[in-house]
Amino acid sequence: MLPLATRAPAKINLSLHVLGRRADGYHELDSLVAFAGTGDRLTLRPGATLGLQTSGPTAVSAGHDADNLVLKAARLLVERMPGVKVGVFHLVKRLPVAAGIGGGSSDAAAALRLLARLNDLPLSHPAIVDAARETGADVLVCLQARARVMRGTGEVLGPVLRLPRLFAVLVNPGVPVATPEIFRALGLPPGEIRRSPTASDWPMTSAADLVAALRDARNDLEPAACSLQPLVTEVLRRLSETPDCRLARMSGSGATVFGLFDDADAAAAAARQIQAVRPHWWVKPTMLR
Ligand SMILES: C[C@@](CO)(OP(=O)(O)O)[C@H](O)COP(=O)(O)OP(=O)(O)OC[C@H]1O[C@@H](n2ccc(N)nc2=O)[C@H](O)[C@@H]1O
Ligand SMILES: Nc1ncnc2c1ncn2[C@@H]1O[C@H](COP(=O)(O)OP(=O)(O)O)[C@@H](O)[C@H]1O
Repeated sequence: MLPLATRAPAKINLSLHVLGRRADGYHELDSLVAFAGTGDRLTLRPGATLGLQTSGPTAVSAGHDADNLVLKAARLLVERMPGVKVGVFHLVKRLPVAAGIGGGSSDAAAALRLLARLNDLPLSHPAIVDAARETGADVLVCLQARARVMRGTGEVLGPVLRLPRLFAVLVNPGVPVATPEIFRALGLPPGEIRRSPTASDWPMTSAADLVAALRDARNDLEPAACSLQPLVTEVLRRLSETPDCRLARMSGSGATVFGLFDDADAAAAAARQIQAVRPHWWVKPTMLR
């Protein structure tokens, strides 16, 4: 049987508002999430046992295969559905790791998509949804990998949104950022929700309208990331100084920053400009959807 294949796109938090901290210590979020044209690739060769092989430029930074989120998600599904058909996954890892673009979450979601396909299960099947939730906060939104508003700690998803075409450049300076440290640095007391959710009617009429609305939004994790990892400040500055950059903002808990541009040429030129001065950074012109 031929292997099944899917892409695991980078997740981008176009906005990320922290509303407060729940009594269990987790932070309550309100985020407009989109997905990039760039990402990892996952295949599944059906077989009697569950396994994983990895390759690609960032496979080693992702850690031991046994701890990979692909296997964690698959095992959580098998626990819920003991007879489920499995096989050996092959992950081609290209996205930077611990980078605020949910690479591991997207890989885990991709694994669940392939297992759902192999077993003729809808993505809305309770066992798939539960396995996604338990694997990590961002896995549920990565299951369909379509733009939407995400709330709570990722368990509340708005309807799929049709984004206008957004031309972006993603830049990661090659330093991992630990998500728990960034949340801790906010210093919010548990059990206190201070802000209300943002209106969920983002303008989707044109890229210009959406970018204008995004400029009034924030990533509340950006100041903490900039002080813990000063390279984030440099990436934000370098991107915002490129010609025609309409918005530069960090994604997730960092350190990846995205820049938004009017067209593919402006994005490609900005990417070339940054790569020329910082050849070791990960710089990707891409589309968001
Ligand atoms: C911040 C976001 C925004 O999309 O993206 P990334 O930076 O990871 O890409 C996510 O909410 C991250 O989700 P994910 O990376 O799955 O987080 P998890 O592994 O579940 O959580 C790691 C740790 O971060 C803290 N955490 C995470 C999410 C949240 N809403 N509040 C938290 O306080 C907790 O200390 C938790 O133990
Ligand atoms: N498939 C995977 N890809 C990336 N990281 C993984 C994967 N599986 C497990 N991990 C672990 O998950 C952690 C978070 O990685 P990642 O999803 O890349 O972070 P972020 O959401 O900040 O981009 C890393 O410390 C890494 O060791």
